[in-house]
Amino acid sequence: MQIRLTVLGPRSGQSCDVLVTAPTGTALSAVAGAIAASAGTGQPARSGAAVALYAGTERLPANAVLGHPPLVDGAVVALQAPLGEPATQPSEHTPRLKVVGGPDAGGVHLLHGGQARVGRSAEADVPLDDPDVSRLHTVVTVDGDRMTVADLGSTNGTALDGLLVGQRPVPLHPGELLRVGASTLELQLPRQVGDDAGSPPPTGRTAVPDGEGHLQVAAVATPSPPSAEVQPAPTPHSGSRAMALARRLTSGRSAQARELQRLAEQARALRVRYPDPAEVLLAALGPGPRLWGRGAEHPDALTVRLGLADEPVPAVPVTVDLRDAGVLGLAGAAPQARAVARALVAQVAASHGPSALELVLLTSGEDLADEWAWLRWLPQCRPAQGQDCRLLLGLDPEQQQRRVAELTARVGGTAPRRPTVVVVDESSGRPVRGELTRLYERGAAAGVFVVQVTAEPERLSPTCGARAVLTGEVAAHLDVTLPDGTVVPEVVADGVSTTWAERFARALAPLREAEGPRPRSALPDSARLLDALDLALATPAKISARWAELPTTGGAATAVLGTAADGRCAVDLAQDGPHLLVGGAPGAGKTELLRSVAASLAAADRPDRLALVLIDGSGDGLWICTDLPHVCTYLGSTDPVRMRELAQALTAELNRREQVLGGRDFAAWQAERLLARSRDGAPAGGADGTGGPARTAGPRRPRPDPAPAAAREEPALPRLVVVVDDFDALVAPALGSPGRQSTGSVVRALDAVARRGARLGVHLVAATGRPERTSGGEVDEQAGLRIALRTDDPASSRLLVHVEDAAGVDESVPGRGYLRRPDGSVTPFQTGRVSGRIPRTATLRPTVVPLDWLRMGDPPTRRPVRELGNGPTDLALLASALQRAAESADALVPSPLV
Ligand SMILES: Nc1ncnc2c1ncn2[C@@H]1O[C@H](COP(=O)(O)OP(=O)(O)OP(=O)(O)O)[C@@H](O)[C@H]1O
Repeated sequence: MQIRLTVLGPRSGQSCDVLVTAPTGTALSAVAGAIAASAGTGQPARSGAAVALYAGTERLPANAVLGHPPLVDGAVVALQAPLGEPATQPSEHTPRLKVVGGPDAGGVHLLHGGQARVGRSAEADVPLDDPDVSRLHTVVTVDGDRMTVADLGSTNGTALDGLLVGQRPVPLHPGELLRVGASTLELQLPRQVGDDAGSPPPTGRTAVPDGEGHLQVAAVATPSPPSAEVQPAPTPHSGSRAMALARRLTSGRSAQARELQRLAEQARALRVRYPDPAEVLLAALGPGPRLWGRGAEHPDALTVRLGLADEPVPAVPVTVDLRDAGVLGLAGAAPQARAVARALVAQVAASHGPSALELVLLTSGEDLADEWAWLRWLPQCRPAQGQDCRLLLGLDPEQQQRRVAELTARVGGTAPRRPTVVVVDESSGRPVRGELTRLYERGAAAGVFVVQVTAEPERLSPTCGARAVLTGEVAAHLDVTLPDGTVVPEVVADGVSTTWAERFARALAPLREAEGPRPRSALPDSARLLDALDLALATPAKISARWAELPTTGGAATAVLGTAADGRCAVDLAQDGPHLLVGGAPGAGKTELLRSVAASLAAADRPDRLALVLIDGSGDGLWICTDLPHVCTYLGSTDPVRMRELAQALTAELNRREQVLGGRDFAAWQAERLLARSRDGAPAGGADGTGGPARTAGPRRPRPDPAPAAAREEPALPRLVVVVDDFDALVAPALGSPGRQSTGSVVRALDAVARRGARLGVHLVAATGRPERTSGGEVDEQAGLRIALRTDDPASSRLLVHVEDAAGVDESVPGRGYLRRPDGSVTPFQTGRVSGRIPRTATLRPTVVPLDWLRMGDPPTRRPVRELGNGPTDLALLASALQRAAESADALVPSPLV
């Protein structure tokens, strides 16, 4: 389990982000010391006892469980002192004042009774960073059920639904719009949230903790627009059309008033349909019914609201559909332009879940990076398509080039991908590196939409399908050019502060879309092979008893891979294979899976009935399996002479088997041999008639074959499994690799095994790190069983298992994979680990690592998983028990091929 926390040091202003990795169910006390040390307290990481940690104003108990609320992804913990003052709990009747438009929009202020002063001053109860607002501008008074508003002698005045308000209080009703400076406020009673326009009741959505640091949010049913949306309405971006309509009203004052009334109603419905920043925040905090409600099919997918226009009636939302625009250009002085860009990004992140949207940020300069740092909490910024980074960020030239290359690779591709919104912020004047023109010109066709932010309108790309240019002395208004060429002037822009954005994004950080009937969380993040084999106590007696129960026809070659959602995940090479191909990115867990396959095959049958040949195409990852008594031959990739010898020996073994079997199938031959032996009166415990009850283990040595004459004359013919790691390094050897000259002969021998092995009782289990290089070869073609562990891209996953899911596997879960069987079924599973030193009751040691947001766009460094203790590995324990079981069963160790 991994969660990201922000730790606030005891001195205010000092904070850092940390990544906490711990086994599920770990108590806070296990990492409290390390958390304190990471915040620079000078405290040694191990002394966790005296550390007081707070979530808000609540002190966290030492036994608080990591991964459960409040300790979920994105949480803030304060060291030694509570964070803020205890808040007065809102009752269900507490009204709230929302800032629904303007340069500092998005605020939601609870009105507990008495006076709430609105103004630019820090003393104001509702502070607004709006230059057109006076220090103390307006006062809203709550007296029981009665609410009033009065101007406080402001410079620019206060208006309520278009009518000026003086210093004498006037009644304020829910839904009325209060204009102060460039800001618009609205009073809301709790029961009203979502009431309008038939949207779901304000019950919020269930967010179920998964104990892994996340809250699962159930999917929204069908993306039907609220009923008000289907009325014929002035589209919000048709401000000028609506103006013309109003001008055409000639039939007297009452008709004109009625028409204006109708337009005002429609504007109100549109404000519900395209929510203001305050509603966006409430959707995230709830989580509310509108969160992640727009999928690809939704009529308003990727439609963003830029602000409010006052023609022909006040407060008509002006929106742009990014699918029409392709590139939306936003130009104007910082920080206003960035405040508007933040509001746009927050809207799409609130309305589209991570399965429907990917967000990428490209910008330069640390100041800008700080302004966008809130993005690090958004689930939509996490790479889910195999991108080589922890977050989809391009904050320096190298990261930018990587991100742009990943995005342009999609242009012209056919793979269906979730839509992507790319923010290119060049408002500091520093250009973003990479081939952006291609993206601007052709990105939309591949589902990549861009929001370009610049300081000057001239710097906007000519490909912008829509433009919004900040105007006016304090840059609070936008001149908007829509994709159809319509110009809407004087739009009061929606802007949000970085503080607002941080709060919004942290609320989203732990949320995940609950999956359907096959929840991914049903799979553990790690599994132990010995548990899956039911050999947690791997004693020789237990193994001997297991072997003694086997049928003696040389039948199964069962390899337990690990754990699937419904229990053990296993394959039978004899029935489902004959061969197994494993693929995955570096570090995905291929070598470990091959070790587990070798170990579980060995546990499944006696060494005289099942032999293993191990080949490392590069490195020596399989060497540690040579303690298994079933291993007759090991080959590394550095000795060209031995490689050629083994290639010849493998082919010779195939030929020998052809001869011995005399045209019969391996299983049929074994059955006949057994029959012959039982006619001779030999016991039926083992393939050579040497089975029977387990005896006390003796030294590991070949025993004289006591089989009767008929069987003794037959040559030994165990099932043979050839396990090959880094097969791609044999197919396409690196320049200068020592065994390069002999790899061709080994590959040809393996091809022969792939082609001829099925009938001869010879199987191949091969791992490839580059499926594109090995695809189409004999080994690939003949592999009926196929596994994709985490892949770098969807195409590799498709090559391996015909689905793209393996590209979405999180890097933090090595060994997670998808198994495809010959019948086309695909099963997710977690590889059972066998080379770990993981005692039955213990797991991985919890760690706390500082996170640097500027480096999250870099390729991640791969750290080996730390293990507990330095005792023997599970593999060593199993191998020793197998050796003793083989000796006590008098099972002959197979002879080496070379
Ligand atoms: N099933 C697993 N459970 C837990 N940890 C695992 C598992 N498989 C692999 N790992 C961890 O991931 C690391 C990488 O695994 P492994 O070497 O098997 O990957 P690989 O795909 O063979 O990588 P490469 O192609 O770079 O050799 C290992 O050091 C191990 O710590």
